[in-house]
Amino acid sequence: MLELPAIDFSSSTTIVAAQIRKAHDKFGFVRLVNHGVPVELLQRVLDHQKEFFAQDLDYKSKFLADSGYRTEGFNPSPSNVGIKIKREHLYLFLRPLSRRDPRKWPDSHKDLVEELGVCSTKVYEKLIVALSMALDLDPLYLRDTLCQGELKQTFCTFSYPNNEKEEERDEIYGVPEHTDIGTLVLLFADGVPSLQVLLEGDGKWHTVKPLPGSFIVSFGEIMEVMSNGIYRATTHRVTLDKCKPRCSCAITFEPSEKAQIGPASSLLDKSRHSRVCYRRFIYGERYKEYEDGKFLKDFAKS
Ligand SMILES: O=C(O)CCC(=O)C(=O)O
Ligand SMILES: [Fe+2]
Repeated sequence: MLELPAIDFSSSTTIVAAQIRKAHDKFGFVRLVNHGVPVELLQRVLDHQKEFFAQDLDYKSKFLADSGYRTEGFNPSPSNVGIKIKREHLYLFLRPLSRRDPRKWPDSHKDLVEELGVCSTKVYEKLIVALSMALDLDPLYLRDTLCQGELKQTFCTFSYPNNEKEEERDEIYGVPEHTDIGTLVLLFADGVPSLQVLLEGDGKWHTVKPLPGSFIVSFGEIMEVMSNGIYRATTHRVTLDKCKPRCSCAITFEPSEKAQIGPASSLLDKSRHSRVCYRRFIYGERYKEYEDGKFLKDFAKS
């Protein structure tokens, strides 16, 4: 199993930046430990999700999401898609508050998810500065370019069943292969090993070793573009464990719809590719196309 490089997030931002510089290239994902969000809060959030998903479908359907892509609320296992997917998920908009539909929030989630939202924003704020510093950019460059005064944050929790059938292992997924779209995702989960990353080095899928209480950082496509390919949006998927169901939570941070996305000009001769890999675009344009399944390389490669 793949042991992700762990970043001690209690260190100063400069030291965190140095750790990121060393670690991000290895597997794409990095792990944050000592991140300042109480581990007991993460555990409470996971326990709440398990209780929510264990309720009957009638109850969960009170919070049913409207049809469409990434709509707020409860989503039963999707049907009518090419790849078979088995999971339920609950998707809640944290920021800006104006996006939130309180009718889609189970009562038990209101205070707890709000608390998680506030604590995880502190992690984001330190991380986005460290990520700029690790690229030798102005420490506020990524934060200010992406945010435009409007931080978008969501909470998404997944409940995956187990699947005993060996013959279905390559047919049914919890989440099929994808890269994340936004700026970054903080993931936390119980101890069931089902998250896999595709490594560029050997072209194979590797299961990430779980470490409950830590966050996995998945860089979204937007970080790949802003860094001109230095940070990678890692291809990943979730399989179904043979014996155990799994519960995970993803806190996503996205740029403003208006944000101008493009490689930072000072990186153009420092990056892995030493040339501009991506054209400039407005985030809102990309969002629409991601929804339709268009790959970043077809959308924005220059
Ligand atoms: O459940 C997980 O560990 C990952 C979920 C995921 O890939 C996502 O939310 O984009
Ligand atoms: Fe993902």
